[in-house]
Amino acid sequence: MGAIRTTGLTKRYDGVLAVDGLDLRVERGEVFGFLGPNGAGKSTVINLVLDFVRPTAGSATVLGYDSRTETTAIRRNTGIVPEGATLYERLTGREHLAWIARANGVEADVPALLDRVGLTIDDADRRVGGYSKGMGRRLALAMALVGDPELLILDEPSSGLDPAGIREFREIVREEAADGRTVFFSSHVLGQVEAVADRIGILNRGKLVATGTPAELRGSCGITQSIRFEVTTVPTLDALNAVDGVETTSVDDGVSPSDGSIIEVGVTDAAAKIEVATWLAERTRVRDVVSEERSLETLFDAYTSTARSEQSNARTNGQSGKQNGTWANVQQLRDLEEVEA
Ligand SMILES: Nc1ncnc2c1ncn2[C@@H]1O[C@H](COP(=O)(O)OP(=O)(O)OP(=O)(O)O)[C@@H](O)[C@H]1O
Repeated sequence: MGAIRTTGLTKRYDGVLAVDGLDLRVERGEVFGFLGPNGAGKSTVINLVLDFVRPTAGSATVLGYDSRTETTAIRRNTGIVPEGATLYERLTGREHLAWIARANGVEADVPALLDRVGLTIDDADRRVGGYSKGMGRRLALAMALVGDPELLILDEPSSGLDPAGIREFREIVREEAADGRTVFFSSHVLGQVEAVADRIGILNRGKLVATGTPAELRGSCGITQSIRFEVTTVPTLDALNAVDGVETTSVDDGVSPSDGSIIEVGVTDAAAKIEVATWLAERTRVRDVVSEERSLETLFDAYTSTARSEQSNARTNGQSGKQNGTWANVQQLRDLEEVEA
């Protein structure tokens, strides 16, 4: 039984096919990065699996529970950080945690929760109106961790954070995953997903266009790595081209004989690296080796670039009726407003 399963999941908003027959499998214990450009349908998928919106077709399960009929069990075992989660300025961090604990009928070990997300007791007793963006994201995460959920679903968790904040958030995600939790998080920023995810799913126009580990996805780009050898003399490279996993070879001769030459070899298979290095070392003197990992950017662009401009046009043309901050979808919002009033 997986963490999240969707079968033919589809959502059509008048005129917009936000999610298109999605078959997604997220396994227990993994950090799954759900990547896609703005408007790809990531938030809609999250809203569908959590039953905040109803599908036009298809079905989903979370931790083996049916999204539509076993919502209570799902909410009990899932911590959620919605996109742009709204916090309540007049309440303290501690009051937010207490409210979530009460709503879920569980105890909240406030000091332990604060510790997990890097907030202090003093922070917890301040009103959230005085929090920085990063502190707000930490509190939202602490709220998601109340009740020790098995699964964390984070919608664009790093949005609005500076690079240090993004790094810290990533570490927190890693720690939670190391504790055995499944983490499913969406992002439109490749680097953030690649740095933390065990597996990545790329969503484009509501369809899953690629899934795999970062290494597998890089492999599907064609050339996975480019290795540059600085050599004194250049041997005939025909035999090197025949080595399994070698995709390209090229030579850049230095301006003078003392500069040596650069042989650049593109390999699709990591195992080929050693073979190439050994082959060259047997035939010439290798003075330096530089290996560059080809970024997943290439793959991401290939799958998503044509769609990006169309999607942003659709948005500026006012086709998006989307609400920001899906706390707005949660029944519990009403409870919180009552607390605030
Ligand atoms: N409530 C809604 N009513 C109408 N259209 C919607 C609604 N919610 C989403 N959409 C549309 O569905 C498509 C997918 O939107 P969604 O917010 O799921 O994408 P996303 O990948 O989460 O984007 P972002 O990264 O910008 O949050 C978009 O075209 C959006 O305009």
